[in-house]
Amino acid sequence: MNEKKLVGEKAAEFVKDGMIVGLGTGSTVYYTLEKIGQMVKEGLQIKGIPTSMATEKLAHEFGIPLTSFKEVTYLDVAIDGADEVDPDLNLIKGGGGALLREKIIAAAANTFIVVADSSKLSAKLGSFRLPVEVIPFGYERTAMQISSIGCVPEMRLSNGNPYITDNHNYIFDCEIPENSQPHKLETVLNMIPGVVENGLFTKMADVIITLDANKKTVLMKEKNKNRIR
Ligand SMILES: O=C[C@H](O)[C@H](O)[C@H](O)COP(=O)(O)O
Repeated sequence: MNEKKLVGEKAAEFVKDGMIVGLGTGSTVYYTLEKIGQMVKEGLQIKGIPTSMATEKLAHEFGIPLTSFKEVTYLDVAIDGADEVDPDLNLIKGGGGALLREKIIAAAANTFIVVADSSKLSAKLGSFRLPVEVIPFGYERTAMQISSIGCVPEMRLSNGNPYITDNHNYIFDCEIPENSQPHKLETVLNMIPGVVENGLFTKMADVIITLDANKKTVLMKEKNKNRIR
């Protein structure tokens, strides 16, 4: 059974006529995009804003019409994947390098839906190294400052060279301290000069679509109503 396909396709049920939809990035939301593409072919009228150049390309392939922040100021719903999800619906994202545009789009969405197969669920965030996007200028010093708050950064590489994001930045994959408080760490990292954004998405997700022990899709919902937009 393909867990990613099950949760990915389930998310498409949240997409209704007339909506502006944030289109996430990755191998799970791929199935959401494919399904939305089918729905568009059957007459669904929506417009999407992609979270990465890879997703923009897929949207074209699947026939999903696109718009941009030049034309709209908010989205009805954003659907995206995650690398790790904790019981409070905090996330680590950015394994695919798309975290910056993903966070801008999630923050602009009235409802933020996350698709995560059961391997992504974790009692505590930190098994997946936290991606932190930094500008190339002064990255050596930015890395020192990231280390000074207890994280262990490693430059992400692609074919032996620094990996370059869609925004022409670098990424450090960081081990985070064991006792980290996700929201505090998210905020403190973003105060370091040179850090553009980090992959902690705390107080943002409204719904996680995942699978129960019987491999049936289930929704984990936000309890605290204290999300940050
Ligand atoms: O930058 C990539 C995104 O944050 C993805 O949503 C995340 O890495 C999960 O991707 P996948 O569904 O391929 O595991």
